[in-house]
Amino acid sequence: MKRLADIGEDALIASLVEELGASEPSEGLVVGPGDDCAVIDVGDVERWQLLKTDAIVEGVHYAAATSGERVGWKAVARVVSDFAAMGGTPSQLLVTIAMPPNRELAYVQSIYRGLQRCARSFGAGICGGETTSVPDGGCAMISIAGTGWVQKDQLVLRSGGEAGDVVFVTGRLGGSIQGKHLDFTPRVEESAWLVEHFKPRAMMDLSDGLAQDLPRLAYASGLNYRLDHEMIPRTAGCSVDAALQDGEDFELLISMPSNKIAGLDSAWRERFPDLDLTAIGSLIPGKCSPLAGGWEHFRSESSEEPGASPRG
Ligand SMILES: Nc1ncnc2c1ncn2[C@@H]1O[C@H](COP(=O)(O)OP(=O)(O)O)[C@@H](O)[C@H]1O
Ligand SMILES: Cc1ncc(C[n+]2csc(CCOP(=O)(O)OP(=O)(O)O)c2C)c(N)n1
Ligand SMILES: [Mg+2]
Repeated sequence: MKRLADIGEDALIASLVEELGASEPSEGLVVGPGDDCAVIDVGDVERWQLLKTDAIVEGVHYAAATSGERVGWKAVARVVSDFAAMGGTPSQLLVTIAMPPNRELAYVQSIYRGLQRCARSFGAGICGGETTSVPDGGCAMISIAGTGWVQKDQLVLRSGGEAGDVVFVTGRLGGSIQGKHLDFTPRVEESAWLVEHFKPRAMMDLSDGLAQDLPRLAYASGLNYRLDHEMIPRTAGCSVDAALQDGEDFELLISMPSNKIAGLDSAWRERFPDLDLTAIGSLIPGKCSPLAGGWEHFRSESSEEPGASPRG
């Protein structure tokens, strides 16, 4: 009998989403599973609504000894990063916490301080949630569901890339486990500036490592990619492999038409002097090739080739 570790996360989601595909499309659905957020037409003339849900689990996404404030920040920042990846901003958030009964009250309260600090920083509000338990000895879990907005003419999907586009990445990659995975700043301002001034064709945030996420963007766009490994901007002390595979960079991966990037470099440096924007390759015609490594929930070392079916 097949288990999740045999097929990995991508194949699991693909099989679940295939089942969904058989049902009637719901009213107002513009973009369903496969992108950083779902996109909904709620009748607003200028904007689409964005929907996202995302969970973090003790022992998987953060060590049990991590301060509650940092855990809370991370839980909200991950969702905010997904809104930014669509060219949008967060609005209302719902918080689900599942805690073992022996957890200290003060710890859970400190998670809430972190949640709120991050939500406020990005103009989002916490409008409710759900509180439940896991058995004593079980792992805590925090899940954030949220709504956001994007101007219709500023929506950027993973699937919009075209052959010849130049692929850029913000910031530096690798080594997030040293602390950045808890304290990162979602690239909301950068995304807003890009969609206003340079209109990316495709965009996503990097959570599972460039090795997983670049093939996903290319695959969603029906293309292959060329990657210049030497150009990948690395966190100090990180190897190219670490930059490709560590994951949780929460930077933006962007494809831009090559004839629209004149002036991007200097305008970016003027607007964001402390953050790199680096061209690392391009989108090219052809069948998307997987890259080895990166993060996949469930996948065991012994299972089939990593990244063999980039989901889109
Ligand atoms: N259990 C699920 N049922 C339906 N869709 C899912 C499920 N899990 C993930 N997805 C969809 O698959 C895509 C990839 O998920 P995920 O890797 O969590 O996205 P991200 O890296 O942007 O957080 C998303 O569009 C998400 O909505
Ligand atoms: C204790 C601990 N172990 C390992 C990691 C590294 N890690 C955990 S999940 C993950 C990938 C991103 O998580 P995922 O749930 O796949 O994010 P999504 O793609 O859904 O945004 C990484 C690199 C960590 N942050 N903490
Ligand atoms: Mg996920």
